[in-house]
Amino acid sequence: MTTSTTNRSRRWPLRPFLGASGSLVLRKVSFPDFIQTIYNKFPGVKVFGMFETITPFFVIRDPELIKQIAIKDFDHFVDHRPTFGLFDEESAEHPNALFRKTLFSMTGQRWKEMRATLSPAFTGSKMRLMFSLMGECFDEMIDHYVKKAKSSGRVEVEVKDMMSRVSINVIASCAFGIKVDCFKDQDHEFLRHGKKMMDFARPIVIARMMAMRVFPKLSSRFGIDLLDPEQARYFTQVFQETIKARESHGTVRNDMIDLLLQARKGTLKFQEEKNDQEGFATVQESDMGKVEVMKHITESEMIAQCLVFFLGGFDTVSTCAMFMAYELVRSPEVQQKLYEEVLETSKELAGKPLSYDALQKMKYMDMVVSETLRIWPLAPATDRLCTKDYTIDDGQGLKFTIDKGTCVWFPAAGLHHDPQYFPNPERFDPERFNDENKRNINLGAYLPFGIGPRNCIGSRFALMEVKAVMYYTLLKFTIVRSAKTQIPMQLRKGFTNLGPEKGMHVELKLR
Ligand code: HEM
Repeated sequence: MTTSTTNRSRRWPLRPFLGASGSLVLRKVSFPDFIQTIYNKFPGVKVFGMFETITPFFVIRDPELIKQIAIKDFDHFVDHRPTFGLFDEESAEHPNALFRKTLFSMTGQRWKEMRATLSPAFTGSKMRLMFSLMGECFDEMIDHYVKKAKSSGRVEVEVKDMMSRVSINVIASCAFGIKVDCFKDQDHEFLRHGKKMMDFARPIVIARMMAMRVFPKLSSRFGIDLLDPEQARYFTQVFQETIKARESHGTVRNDMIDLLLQARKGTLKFQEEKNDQEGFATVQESDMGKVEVMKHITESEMIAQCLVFFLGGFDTVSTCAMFMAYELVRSPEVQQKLYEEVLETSKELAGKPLSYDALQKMKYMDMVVSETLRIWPLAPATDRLCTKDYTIDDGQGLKFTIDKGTCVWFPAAGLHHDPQYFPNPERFDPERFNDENKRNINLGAYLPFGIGPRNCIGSRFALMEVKAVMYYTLLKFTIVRSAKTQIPMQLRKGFTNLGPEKGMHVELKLR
């Protein structure tokens, strides 16, 4: 095995607490650039080791080894590392420790049961029901911008803001059955709290993440969490009121709250579904997520799951749609081809609203979204914590033990830009995902939604929303470069969620 030990020992005395990730912690580089840089430092190597702050970890560069660790030998790598806080007995009862109770932060058996409890809520048939709740939100968005563009035929927008607003409206409706209109109410409290929660670059959040990583036990005893206590209180109150109202009125809306309430009663069952038209990037539920469980979900656990759907449905989806808009501005020929598909679909619908099935049939849309997620993986690296000593063995002479407690990284941003797996990787080329080419993609090297039993539970929801928002936008507008569009886009630096430093400004031109 080759490791970066030499580099590490040279740097170690200079940055005793930062390790190899110093440039990231000091906000000199963006997270994807950092991952690509370390990945490219060791070409031809399958695994290398580094220090991130004071934590040693291994970066797995080889797609086959990634599959081995994340799928076949998952039992040794069930958990995430404690950066965002982990659920444990100490924090279980702490009212502020809300993020720690989300599926993302759960560990071991508790995670397995919660995953199996929740996964039936994310199948294609549940998405189809939920899709009907989204349409109104997209209509409102389009009306808003059509009005603004009326006088000059165009309107300048900051795409992340536009997509965040519609995503909040969608998630409020699909998840909680709450009517929110962030276009009318520009400073809606959902949006305000959501933006604050996702601002990981705030010094207080960085300090909390450091504390959770370096002093995991102590920080859980004090209920230190990714979220501010104020936000934990706000969302707890909103969700408690929604759940109570739903239970007392007995209304059924087929939204996420309904599904969670069914999961709590044990009446939600996983349904095996065969769908050949699912988006290429969709990740499948492993057998672990399909077992029937009768897990008791406490109220605070349920509120925490609502929260993770809120964050997943709001920030990731809007960021993905923003990157897609950016690529469409840079490649007008791709935008034109996609518009033709949108128009054709709209004609076939003959005045009926867009349906889940019509969306699934849009092949070119799927190719463009898949390529956007390749160029811009929203999680530039995903991690796993080794929970039982593990001997890594590639059968070709690479053999060593990863000790319990050590972390591994799957460097999606490095793999997605490696010419070995994606020739001419900086080129935005949706044809990589056409019927003929997509068969050749190594699934261990394409990780937009992660891999294995711990993959993203919301991939169907995310793809459905990104595609739908693009459908509605392109039907009415051409997305064009404005004087304020920054090309190439400069990403925010540091260990923060992905996004442009100065926003993504474009013009929407009425068709
Ligand atoms: C484009 C949008 C999205 C992207 C790119 C994305 C990506 C990811 C990735 C990379 C992971 C980690 C997977 C791993 O470690 O192997 C993850 C986990 C997760 N995502 Fe997403 N996600 C998106 C949208 C969503 C949405 C809409 C939801 C919920 C409605 C969601 C809920 C979750 C949850 C709960 C987990 C933790 C799963 C577990 O630990 O079992 N995500 N996501």
